[in-house]
Amino acid sequence: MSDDEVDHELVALLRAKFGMNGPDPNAPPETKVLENAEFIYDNSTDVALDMRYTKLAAIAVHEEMQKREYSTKAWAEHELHPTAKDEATVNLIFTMDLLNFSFWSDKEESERFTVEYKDKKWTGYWSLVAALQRALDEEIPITSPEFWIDEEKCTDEVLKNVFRSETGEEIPMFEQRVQCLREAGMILEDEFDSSIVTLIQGAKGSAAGLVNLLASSFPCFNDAGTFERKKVRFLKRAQIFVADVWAAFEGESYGAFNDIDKITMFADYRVPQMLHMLGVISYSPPLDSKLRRKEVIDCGHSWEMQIRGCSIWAVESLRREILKLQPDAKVNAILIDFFLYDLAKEKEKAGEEAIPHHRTRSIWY
Ligand SMILES: Nc1nc2c(c(CN[C@H]3C=C[C@H](O)[C@@H]3O)cn2[C@@H]2O[C@H](COP(=O)(O)O)[C@@H](O)[C@H]2O)c(=O)[nH]1
Repeated sequence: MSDDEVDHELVALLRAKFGMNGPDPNAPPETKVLENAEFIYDNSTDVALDMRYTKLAAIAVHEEMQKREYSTKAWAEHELHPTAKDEATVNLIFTMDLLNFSFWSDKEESERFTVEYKDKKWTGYWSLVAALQRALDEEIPITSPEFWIDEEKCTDEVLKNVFRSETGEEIPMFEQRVQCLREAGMILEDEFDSSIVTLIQGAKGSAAGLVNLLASSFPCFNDAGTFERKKVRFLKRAQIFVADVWAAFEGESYGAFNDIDKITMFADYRVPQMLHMLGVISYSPPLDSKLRRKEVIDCGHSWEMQIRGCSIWAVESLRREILKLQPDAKVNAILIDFFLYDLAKEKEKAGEEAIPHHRTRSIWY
């Protein structure tokens, strides 16, 4: 028996006898987001899942995704998303997902923060992408980590101009966005040679590993809360960064991950609205009326935890129902989520009535 086997034998004995369950260094990385979401779902009293509507929604969503041949290709088909599969696209996606939060406004549509680009007016998430693309067209290196920490070149005034609005309302949380850029620029310089590609390579092809690396290296990606005295992780912008890279590169090159299906739905404020519209999730009377009164729900409030956690679990339930319909369906939480976000925007544009999304102001989503 070689020395190596004796060690394993001994370790197995100690583990069995003393319940030693120290982290197994060879275990694949896990984010714990889905596990935490199930815990929230199991203990939620103000948000519920309706399995009948979930089964009906699975049929409708699956059918529509098949009809549209919805795949990672849809990502680059959006007119503002980059199509080149190169490092510049990686840097743009990182910058986007560093700042991909809190665009909601209670101003009239004509008065809310709006970016004009390519002769169109963009609001919400698209206002961010438009502002970044416009800056690049104006020769401002807004996707370069070295630029973010260059006090001379990247002044607050330069950034104010990057995010200039066509209306009287400026981009929500401008100061926090500047802080995210500066902090990420310093961390990237200190730990990743100011290179986002180096950061991605640090995860060695694991999507969950990259999510955990972002959450542990950058405080502004460490999106977590407490529910029933238990720490719960959502990691929404860390996960959507991995998903955007995976989709933009169609699972190749920088977007090649061996565990991409470990990524969950991104707990934002738009997709829960779509899940409610489909009847998949429903709210208790006090929470329902709070939403319809468009009142702010504080960051970290139990209602916010329940909406975010149950939405993640709802998309997982949808995914499982779709696989029951078609076991070989090429579908994961990312594609279902992307589809539901796009569908929500289509329905919003068509003026279809929906329950107001929840109003929590934070840098997490
Ligand atoms: N769960 C989820 N949340 C998403 C997106 C996206 C955009 N993803 C693009 C990439 C691929 C897809 O096909 C989309 O074209 C933005 N958001 C979040 O929504 C909020 C903005 O909402 P509104 O103000 O209405 O634009 C804000 O929290 C933002 O972080 C998504 O896909 N999933």
